[in-house]
Amino acid sequence: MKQRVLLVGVGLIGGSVALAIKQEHDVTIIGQDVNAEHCKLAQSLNIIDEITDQFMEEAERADLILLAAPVQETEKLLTQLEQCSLKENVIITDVGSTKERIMERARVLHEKGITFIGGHPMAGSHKTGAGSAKAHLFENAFYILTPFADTKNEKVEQLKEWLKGTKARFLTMDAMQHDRLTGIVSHFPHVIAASLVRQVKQHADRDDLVNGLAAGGFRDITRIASSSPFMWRDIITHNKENILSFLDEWMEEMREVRSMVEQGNGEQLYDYFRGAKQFRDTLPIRSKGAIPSFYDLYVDILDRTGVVSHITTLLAIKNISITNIRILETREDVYGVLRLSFQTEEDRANAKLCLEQHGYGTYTTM
Ligand SMILES: NC(=O)C1=CN([C@@H]2O[C@H](COP(=O)(O)OP(=O)(O)OC[C@H]3O[C@@H](n4cnc5c(N)ncnc54)[C@H](O)[C@@H]3O)[C@@H](O)[C@H]2O)C=CC1
Ligand SMILES: O=C(O)C(=O)Cc1ccc(O)cc1
Repeated sequence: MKQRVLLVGVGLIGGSVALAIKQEHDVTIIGQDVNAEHCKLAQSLNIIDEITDQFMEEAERADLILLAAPVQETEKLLTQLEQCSLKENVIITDVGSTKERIMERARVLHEKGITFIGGHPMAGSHKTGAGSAKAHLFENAFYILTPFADTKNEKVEQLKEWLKGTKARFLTMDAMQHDRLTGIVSHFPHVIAASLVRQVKQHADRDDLVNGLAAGGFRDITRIASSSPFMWRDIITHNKENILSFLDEWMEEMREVRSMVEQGNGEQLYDYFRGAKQFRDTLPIRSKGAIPSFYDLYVDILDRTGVVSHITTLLAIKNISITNIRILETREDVYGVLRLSFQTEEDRANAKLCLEQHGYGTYTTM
């Protein structure tokens, strides 16, 4: 019998993950949504195979439960799941943009021995609905997983196997780090984008020319203000403490800018823009996600023949998975530098220890 995947919240992200799952697994996907029309559309697009309005009943038959509603709804769904007699080996995951509140709510299930692993594919768009879903939406994007500290690695690997068709780059971290990082690079910019648009609107109300002139750069930096207000209300509510702290930092920064402008200090203004440009120009271009790089470890290799396989074998024995491996540099053709990339800081630390115990020289920056 085919495995059953219950998708709750049949929208842009849920639909895209469902399509990616279908690419790699022969499964039955059952969709459930507060809006029945969303399920009908998704079924007509072959994103889901069946529709249900019996969330709890279907949850009890599911092998994988994917919660893809706005984050405050996801909390309610987790509470409902506490009442279900779920399959022993079911994996529950979500796609929500915040993780701390969701992991707190999922703790009851975790303590009952049910596997819940938080998930956040770090790509998307300002569009909503399954009509815009794409199997390749997350290709090469970061996909953050937030297991509980004592969740078995085997379960995390099972979830990655389910999600393999996303072709995303998985990163594991705890919920607190997740909310801080995504808060600064993704959530807070939405507040700023919305505020810029609202400020321009006030001017547009007074002068008809504003609308026509607000093109180009203004549209670029405010694209994300066209995202779903339901979704962003929930995200900002969940990530309240981080957002408050970023707002304080921002207001302080604006006070400094105000003073530079007031004083007409050209040199300071130049430095301000130059500093921003310098950092922005270093940001990765092709990566879809907002989180920087993997955890890299550099290893001196004395003799390339056989040494790479020796290193990978040592790490495989210790169950440390390498995300990427590359010989960066050969020095006088005698020794070189191998760059190993890991998905977590813990993997990098374990790899460093293991390789140093076997006599390799390692360092974390080049
Ligand atoms: N839009 C984006 O770019 C990204 C969004 N996310 C997260 O993905 C989740 C879904 O967002 P989207 O797919 O963009 O939104 P969407 O609006 O396209 O889809 C959400 C769906 O959930 C349904 N829904 C709402 N409450 C529900 C409930 N209680 N039970 C069942 N269905 C319910 C809605 O009717 C809708 O069909 C959110 O938690 C968001 O934070 C994550 C990464 C990127
Ligand atoms: O379209 C954009 O630039 C986004 O900001 C998409 C996005 C929205 C929410 C997330 O949690 C992750 C990515």
